Amino acid sequence: MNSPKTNRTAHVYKWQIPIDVGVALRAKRISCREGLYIELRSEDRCGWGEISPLPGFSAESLEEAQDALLCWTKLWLSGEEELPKLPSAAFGISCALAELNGTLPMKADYRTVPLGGCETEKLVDKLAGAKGEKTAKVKVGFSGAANDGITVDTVLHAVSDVRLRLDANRSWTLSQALDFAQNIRPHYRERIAFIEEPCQSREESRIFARQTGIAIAWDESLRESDFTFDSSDIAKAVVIKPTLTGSLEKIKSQAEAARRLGMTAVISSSLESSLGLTQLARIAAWLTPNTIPGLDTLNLMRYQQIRPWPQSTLELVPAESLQRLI
Ligand SMILES: O=C(O)CCC(=O)C1=CC=C[C@@H](O)[C@@H]1C(=O)O
Ligand SMILES: [Mg+2]
Repeated sequence: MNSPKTNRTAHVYKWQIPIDVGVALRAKRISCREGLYIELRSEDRCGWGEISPLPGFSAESLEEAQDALLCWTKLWLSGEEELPKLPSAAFGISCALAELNGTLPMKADYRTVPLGGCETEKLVDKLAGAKGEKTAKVKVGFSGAANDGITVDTVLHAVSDVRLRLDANRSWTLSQALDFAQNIRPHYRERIAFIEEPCQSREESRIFARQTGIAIAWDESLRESDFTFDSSDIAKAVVIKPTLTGSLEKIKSQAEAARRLGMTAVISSSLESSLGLTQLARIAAWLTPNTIPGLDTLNLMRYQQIRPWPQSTLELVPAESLQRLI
């Protein structure tokens, strides 16, 4: 059901949250996460969305997203609906519209895959003590490919029921990626659920997967204009980052394309605030119900905003404390 074109009101908020990105971001060291919220009201219904382009990953700047958002808001107030093109704006606005129209289900998947760096002792301690399904995401590509391979092998050996998602963010040449694999005993490799983007090019990553038997996943590739879902692709998974992708409709069509090909689709954070993260947990429960999403980024932030993540002890800042642009 679409909201009526009359009796519409809208607010736009601008915010900043201090953040310690740790290993989560590679080249871009930001100390403050910035973004916008849109709040739409029509009759007695309300919808919120987060628009927070991620520096170093989003093509658009916050200023560009803000211009697009303010322009769209004016049009919506006069009865228009068409979404802007910029991915972060299209995503946040489509979430707000979906909440307003009751089409974003409330059920959420608040499980997360703990995210960390490639440090053997820390990882083994954390995983050995974990209860239930033991999956962790480890960023590799910081300390030499062979070293990373040794660490991954040690963790897989020490914690016999762990499954790892790895992420190299295209930091290796094919030869470095093969050095990494060389240090992981072949019978442990099947417990690597996937490694995201091991090599600088997709073709090299495919060769890596064929030669090593290690599953690969597309993350950055998914957002490149020449990417297509292809049944002959060796990749086992795709990582969908909604803030970098666009509207809910586009996210849904990517998740469906992956499912049709038997690929795992993982909904993943672009370091959104708690408001955006809780919506991603709902999107994951809705579109990728059998896969734990990659949303372990809230604790990088100093506080939460507007909506809390269950069990988080971080302070919650209400909407009234934020800067309102309109
Ligand atoms: O996917 C996850 O489990 C958590 C989010 C995450 O790993 C990332 C978020 C944003 C930027 C990145 O460096 C990184 C990634 O590349 O996937
Ligand atoms: Mg990635």
